[in-house]
Amino acid sequence: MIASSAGAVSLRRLLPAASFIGSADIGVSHITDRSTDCRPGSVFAALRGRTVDGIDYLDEAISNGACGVLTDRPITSTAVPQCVVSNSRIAYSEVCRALAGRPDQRLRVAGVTGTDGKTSVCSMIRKLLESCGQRCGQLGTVENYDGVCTETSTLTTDEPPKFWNSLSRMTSNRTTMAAVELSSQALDQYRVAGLQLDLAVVTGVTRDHLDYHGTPHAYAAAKGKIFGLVRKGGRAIINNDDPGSRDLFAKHNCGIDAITCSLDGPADLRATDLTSNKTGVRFTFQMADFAEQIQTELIGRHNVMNMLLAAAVAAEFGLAPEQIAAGLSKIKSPPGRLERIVAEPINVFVDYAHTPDALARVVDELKQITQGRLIVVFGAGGGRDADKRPLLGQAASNADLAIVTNDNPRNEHPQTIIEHILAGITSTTVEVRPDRCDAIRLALDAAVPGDCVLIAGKGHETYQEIGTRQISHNDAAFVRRYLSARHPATPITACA
Ligand SMILES: CC(=O)N[C@H]1[C@@H](OP(=O)(O)OP(=O)(O)OC[C@H]2O[C@@H](n3ccc(=O)[nH]c3=O)[C@H](O)[C@@H]2O)O[C@H](CO)[C@@H](O)[C@@H]1O[C@H](C)C(=O)N[C@@H](C)C(=O)N[C@H](CCC(=O)O)C(=O)O
Ligand SMILES: Nc1ncnc2c1ncn2[C@@H]1O[C@H](COP(=O)(O)OP(=O)(O)OP(=O)(O)O)[C@@H](O)[C@H]1O
Repeated sequence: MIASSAGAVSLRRLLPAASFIGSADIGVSHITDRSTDCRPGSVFAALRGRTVDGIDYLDEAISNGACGVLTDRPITSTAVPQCVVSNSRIAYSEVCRALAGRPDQRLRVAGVTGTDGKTSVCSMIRKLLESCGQRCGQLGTVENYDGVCTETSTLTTDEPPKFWNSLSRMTSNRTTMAAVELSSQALDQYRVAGLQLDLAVVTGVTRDHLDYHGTPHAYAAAKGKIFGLVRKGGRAIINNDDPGSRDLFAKHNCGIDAITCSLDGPADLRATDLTSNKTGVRFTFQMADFAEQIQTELIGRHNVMNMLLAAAVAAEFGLAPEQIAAGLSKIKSPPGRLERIVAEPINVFVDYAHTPDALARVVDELKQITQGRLIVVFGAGGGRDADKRPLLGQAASNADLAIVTNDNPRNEHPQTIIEHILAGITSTTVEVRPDRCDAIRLALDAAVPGDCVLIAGKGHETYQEIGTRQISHNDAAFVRRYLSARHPATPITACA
């Protein structure tokens, strides 16, 4: 729900194309799409859902006090005033934006979309800006930061009331910049309609969420909507090494210019002479005439690309290349993104790779810097895109030992998910341990000095969804607990 502190907003003025039934105008000071959240004076936004239709809850909304309805078709069975629009989701976000005082007009906003890398890039943008004393809000999967307070997130991109309230709090906290993750579902559902972006960043477009979008084409079309949010004079920032990103920009760019980033070829921002080793990556950061060598503790070429994308945003937001280079070398991984839990004598990483492309990349990167064997522990979520499960199995096949386990089985039978994954494993030695703690124990016990253990899929998450229950579990915390209890005399010490 969202309530205005600045008085009622006229829907007739805000939505000039709308038609009205039962009243010449509706004044809104509080709007919600949840019938249960309505209170005296609320306007109820009746949204068509995938499971139910909001209109079916109008009576409940009215009995809770709703005195107007925002709808995409006239409703014959009600006496409350109606505001009829062509797309109630777009109108709902625009009303929430107005009630929040159009905070995007007082912020420089970078929106980040892509199959993988949204959280990493937003976190890097914030860290780069903070390294120069700037305050930057951040909204996304792991946390929402309004410039002063951090709260744990529930969605990657919140629904309109919460999204617009968060931006509004940033402006109240004198934050002038924001990095926001935009999921394909949110773009498809117009959760941020009306948002004016200065920069639209695309990290990469591969495969995910086909359970929701149905086809790769529909998935890409949803992501492509990000360019339609860019304000006049704004730009796109593109991972030029990724065919999916280039294609997305070519098809949906809405006439805006792009800043390109590349590790492999010509681009506006480049990382050249890249070498990976056990402690991180070294590369030369190039931007126009500026070039400087960077040593980062982050692992993987994908993280170097994430840094370039974040650097491009920081440059557009006013940082000098020298400031960006200094900030880049200090960046640490966000929680659960190739986070190193143990460094010696085995390496243990926790990573959020849960798409086939991300898992294949991470396995490949770690393989290159591991002297001994690479052991990977992973599973796949239930109730989501089942077709990606064998692809995850295939992605892990480059490891020396794959331990297949539960991720979030949700309401599916865990064994069925495991069978789907196993069908894709083409080589490597495989073990199955449905219990995630058992699987991690097996990996840590099997590892000898020089080996690397990758625990993939859950990253920062603090619970597993098994059936309808949420069971407390965090991969990194479990590794630390197990190693400290296992052999008190062992030289294996978890990183702080
Ligand atoms: C699959 C999906 O995205 N669903 C979103 C969608 O729900 P829906 O279409 O099924 O809505 P519905 O439940 O049928 O209800 C329709 C309308 O009736 C209303 N209603 C319903 C019941 C009732 O008693 N009273 C009532 O008023 C609902 O509030 C809603 O407005 O529209 C709803 C209203 O906007 C969203 O809350 C809901 O997101 C839910 C919370 C969700 O879990 N979404 C996930 C999948 C998601 O968006 N994830 C992405 C990406 C994550 C990633 O990158 O991995 C994210 O951005 O987090
Ligand atoms: N640029 C990238 N290209 C490919 N894979 C990446 C990239 N950046 C990160 N990854 C992989 O994807 C995983 C998730 O990263 P991150 O959380 O930044 O992505 P995300 O898009 O925010 O994911 P989600 O939307 O599911 O929260 C990482 O742990 C890593 O394995």
